[in-house]
Amino acid sequence: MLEIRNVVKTFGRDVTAVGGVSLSLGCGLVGLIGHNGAGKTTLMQMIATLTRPSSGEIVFDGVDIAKKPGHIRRRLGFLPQDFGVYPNLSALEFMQYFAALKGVRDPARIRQLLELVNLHDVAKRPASSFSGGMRRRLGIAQALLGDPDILVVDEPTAGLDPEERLRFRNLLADLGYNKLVIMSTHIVSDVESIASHLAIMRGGKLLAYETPAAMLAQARGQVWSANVDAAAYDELRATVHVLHAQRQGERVALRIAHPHAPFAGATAAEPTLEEALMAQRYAAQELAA
Ligand SMILES: Nc1ncnc2c1ncn2[C@@H]1O[C@H](COP(=O)(O)OP(=O)(O)OP(=O)(O)O)[C@@H](O)[C@H]1O
Repeated sequence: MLEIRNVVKTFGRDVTAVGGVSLSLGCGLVGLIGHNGAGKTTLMQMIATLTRPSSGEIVFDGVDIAKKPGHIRRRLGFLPQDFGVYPNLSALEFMQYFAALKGVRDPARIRQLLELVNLHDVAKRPASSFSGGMRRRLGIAQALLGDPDILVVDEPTAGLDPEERLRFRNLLADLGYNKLVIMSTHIVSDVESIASHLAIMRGGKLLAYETPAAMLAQARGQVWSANVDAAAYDELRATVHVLHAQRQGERVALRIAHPHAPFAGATAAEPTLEEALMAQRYAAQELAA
């Protein structure tokens, strides 16, 4: 559906926000993971045709979107990171406004979408009185107005409380069944249970594009657990990558990233996805050193 071919985006002479990313995406939810400044927003803005690649191309259903932006715009919904609501409009009026902008004439569609995001009961309340999660859900409803095939959401869970986070995650997971949903985050747990694929970005580069299961499989044998005394822990800290340390009186329970058993007494542990990504990152750093 969407082909990203060696896409580069530079700002001025010194900043390379995206440095040659290639990806081929179909239906499903893609979790775009990376720290601040990794290039996630810039990549998403290029997909949404808000900015153009400096080189490379993004092809949607066979059409280069830089040459014909209208082709993807008609079939893409976008929820930007800094999505704001108009203070004087109710959720319903807000949707009516966006429906008019997008040429969506069916009032039933607005009702349907407000129900989908569970805002139908508060549709007449001013959107400015909504919580962060409710605003974000209204943002998704507006992004879905044209019944898009691609939904791009930039850091939608930032600042949400755990319950809102969960509700939002489930909503996106459902949408990923028959659309391409690209969701950026720097929090792995936001996407680990719902993403069909994870795209890991760092410094404008794509480090990996895998299913969560494949990432976990690759990290097996690289994450270790151990229980050591406090003095040994102080020494170990300087020599191995400690992923997690929990003091238990005089002892410390550790999780360590290491390509093989770091010392006698360490046992191979089942990695979490977060640990898998950290182990992968340390391995890449060591290869580069
Ligand atoms: N308009 C711009 N002009 C100059 N530099 C920019 C511009 N937009 C982004 N950058 C730089 O490009 C790099 C990638 O930024 P981008 O916002 O794409 O990262 P990100 O992964 O989305 O980070 P965040 O999670 O903080 O939004 C950063 O170093 C950023 O400062």
